[in-house]
Amino acid sequence: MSAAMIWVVSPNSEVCNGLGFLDGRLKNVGRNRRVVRRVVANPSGNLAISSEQLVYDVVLKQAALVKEQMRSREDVEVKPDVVLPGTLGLLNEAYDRCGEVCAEYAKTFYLGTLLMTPERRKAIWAIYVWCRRTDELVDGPNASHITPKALDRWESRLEDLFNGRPFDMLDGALSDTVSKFPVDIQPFKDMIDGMRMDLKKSRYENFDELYLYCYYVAGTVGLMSVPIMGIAPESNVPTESVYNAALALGIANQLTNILRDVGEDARRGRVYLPQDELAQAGLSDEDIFAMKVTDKWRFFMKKQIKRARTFFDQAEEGVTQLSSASRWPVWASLLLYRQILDEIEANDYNNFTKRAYVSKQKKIVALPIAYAKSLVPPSSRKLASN
Ligand SMILES: CC(C)=CCC/C(C)=C/CC/C(C)=C/CC/C(C)=C/[C@@H]1[C@@H](COP(=O)(O)OP(=O)(O)O)[C@]1(C)CC/C=C(\C)CC/C=C(\C)CCC=C(C)C
Ligand SMILES: [Mn+2]
Repeated sequence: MSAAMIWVVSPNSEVCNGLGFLDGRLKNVGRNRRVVRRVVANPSGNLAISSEQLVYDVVLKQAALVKEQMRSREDVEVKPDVVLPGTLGLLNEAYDRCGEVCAEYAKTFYLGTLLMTPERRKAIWAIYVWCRRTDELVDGPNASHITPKALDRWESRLEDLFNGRPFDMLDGALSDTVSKFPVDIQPFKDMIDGMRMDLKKSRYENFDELYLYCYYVAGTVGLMSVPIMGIAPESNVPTESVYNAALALGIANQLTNILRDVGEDARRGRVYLPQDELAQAGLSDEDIFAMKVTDKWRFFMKKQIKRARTFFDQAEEGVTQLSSASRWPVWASLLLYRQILDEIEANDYNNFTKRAYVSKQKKIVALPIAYAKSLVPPSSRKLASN
C-alpha cells in the first residue's frame, strides 16, 4: 500500500512546499508556532494524521506532564529513599547489575553514563536495561517463541513496576527510578508497541511508516531520558521543544542503526528502508539481498545519511538546554553515534558486509570536544518544534 502525503493547513499556518526529502524535520517555533497538521491519504481515500503529527502529540503531553517539576530548579527533584530494612543492599546490587549490563552491551552509552551524576547514572542504567530486555524479546535468542501475548505480559509487568510491584531485581531498579524521577509510563508502553510492530512487519512502505517505528523503538528513549537529565533552570525555550530535540536524537540514532545494519538485517529477511524511496532510486529488495555496492546504492545511501544528519542537527539545538551536568554525556553520545554515518561513507557505502564502527581513538578525541560543547549555556534562541 503506497501512501501519498498531503498537507492540511490550519487557517494561521504556513504552507510548506510539498513533502521534499526532509519531510521528517519538525518545523517552526515556540509561542508563535503555526500549526501544520500533516495527513496521510491511503489509496482507498481515507485520511489519517501523519506519524510525525501523532508523535508530536505525545511530545506535547510528556512536556506538559513534567513542566512544573523540571522548571523549578536545575537538579530534578530526587525523592529521598524510602527503604525497608535489608532492601537497600539489594537495590544497590540491582543498580550495579544494570550498570554491568549497560557496559557489556553498549560501550558508547556506558561511557556517556560515566560522565553523569551518580543518581542520574543509576537511573539511566535502569532504563537502559529495561529497553534492552524489551528489545531482546523480539531480537534475542528466544525471539522465535515470542508471541503478542508475551508482549502483553511484559506490559503488565511494566504497569506493576510503575505501581511499586517489581517482578524481579532489574525491574526493582527501574521501579525505584520511576519513584524518584518524574518519568511517565507512556514512552515505555510505546516501545512495547514498537516491538509488536517488529513482530508483524518486515517492510516499511514509506518514511512515514518508518518514522513511527523509529519513534516507538528509539524516540521513546529520548522522552524517557529528559526527566532524568533535567532541563537547565536558565533555559527559557518551551519544554516541548526540548522533548522534541530528545525525540530527534532517538530518531537519528535509530536511522543510523538501520543504515549501519542493512546487511545484517537483510540476512534476517528484514529491510528497514522506505520501499518507495528504494523504488525511486531504481532499487528493490533483490538489490539489497544481492549485497552489491553500486552507484545507485551510493546515491540512495547519500540521501538516507543526509536525512539522519538532519535529525542529529535538530537534536543538537536541544542538548544545550539540558541541565549543565547532563550536557557532556549527551553531547558525547550524539557525537559518537553521528560518527557512524561518517564511517559508512568511509567504507564507500558498503554497509552490506562491512560494519561501520568508531575506533577507540576517535571516541577518545570526541570526549573533550563534547566537554567543550557542554560548557555552552542555554541561549534564548527558540528551538524547532512541530
Ligand atoms: C534534549 C536532548 C537531545 C536530550 C537527550 C535525550 C537522550 C538521552 C536521548 C537518547 C536517545 C537514544 C540513546 C536512543 C537509543 C536508540 C537505539 C539505539 C534504539 C535501539 C533499538 C532497536 O534497534 P535494533 O534492534 O535495530 O538495534 P540492535 O541491533 O538491537 O542494537 C534499541 C535497541 C531499543 C532499545 C534502546 C536501548 C537499549 C538504548 C537505551 C539507551 C539509554 C537509556 C541510554 C541513553 C543515555 C545516553 C547517555 C545517551
Ligand atoms: Mn535489537
